[in-house]
Amino acid sequence: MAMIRLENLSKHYKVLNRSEGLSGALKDLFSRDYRIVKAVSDLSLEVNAGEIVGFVGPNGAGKSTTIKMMTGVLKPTSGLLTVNGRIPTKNRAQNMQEIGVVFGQRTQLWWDLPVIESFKILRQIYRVDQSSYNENMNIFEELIDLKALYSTPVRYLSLGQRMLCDIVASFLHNPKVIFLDEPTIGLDISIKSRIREVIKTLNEHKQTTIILTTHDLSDIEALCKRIVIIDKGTTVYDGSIQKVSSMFGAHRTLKIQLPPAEYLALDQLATSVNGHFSQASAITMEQSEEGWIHFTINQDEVHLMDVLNYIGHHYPVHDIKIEEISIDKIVKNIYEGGLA
Ligand SMILES: Nc1ncnc2c1ncn2[C@@H]1O[C@H](COP(=O)(O)OP(=O)(O)OP(=O)(O)O)[C@@H](O)[C@H]1O
Repeated sequence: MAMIRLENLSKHYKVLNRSEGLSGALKDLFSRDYRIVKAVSDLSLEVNAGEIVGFVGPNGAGKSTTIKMMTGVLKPTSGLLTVNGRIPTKNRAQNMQEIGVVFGQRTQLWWDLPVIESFKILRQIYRVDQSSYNENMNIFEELIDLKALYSTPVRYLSLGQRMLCDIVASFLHNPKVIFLDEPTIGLDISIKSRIREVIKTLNEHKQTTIILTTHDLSDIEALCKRIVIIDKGTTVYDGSIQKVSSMFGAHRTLKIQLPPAEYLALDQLATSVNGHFSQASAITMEQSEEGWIHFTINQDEVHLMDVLNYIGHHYPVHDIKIEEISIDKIVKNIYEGGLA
């Protein structure tokens, strides 16, 4: 049985077209000038029990709206949605008992209380019986040495420690489904891998279905077999992460900042880079704000270091950053037939 089922699910927001100025604000009080924003359009998806699915898309793709519908916070405009066989908005109390939610940017723990007190409160809220509570606390203890953090108020935890506590806390009431939203955002690589390990172990141990939203593709590579990519409210890819990794795993984004005096030389830079490397199609260039230029480089064909050396040799580079390929770029490539 599918744990989560979406069939032609849509969510449209009605947004007032705002007028400018004070008179505009007054006019808006009586205005009926609305437009419809189709945040989610005819989205169909089935997730099986125990699966971890990476749910990604560019900004504004409709991820949060979909998650809000799955958690029962928002009512769909049309279509069918069930989580564990239930319509999330119909019985919200029961639904909340069966799901867990973790937001990388916020905590569900009590800021001023020692960690253990938050766990005790969650135990009361979700009415977890003493033996499951003890059993889970033992598992968590093994995974993250919780005892060392017991008496620390949440606000004194590092971001990584807090995230680990938030994640295990979301498993405390043995939910069937957990929604993880950017669980490794802002964390360094060593704590990221601990967090992934904890998620993986708990998923295997408890067979919890997990929907993972992240902008970090390596989170998905580490945790998911399946990735669902959405854009403009609908699915553009639903399949194996391996395929996505083999297509884009070698791509890197090289970001270069030139000093203001060089901003005008961008066209020249593009021509010069394309002219120098014979495999020019492996490099795409895009101008960003404040003199930053983004190169997406397929390292199977051109080494990033060669591009960097070449640019450094000819232009006064101010600053550089190297990142994985962005989800936006992957979506762009999909539209251009990249994953067909
Ligand atoms: N309450 C709202 N009222 C009107 N429009 C909304 C509302 N919430 C979201 N939208 C619009 O719906 C679309 C989808 O937004 P949503 O937040 O679901 O995307 P997202 O994929 O989660 O984006 P992000 O990664 O930036 O959080 C966007 O165009 C957004 O502006």
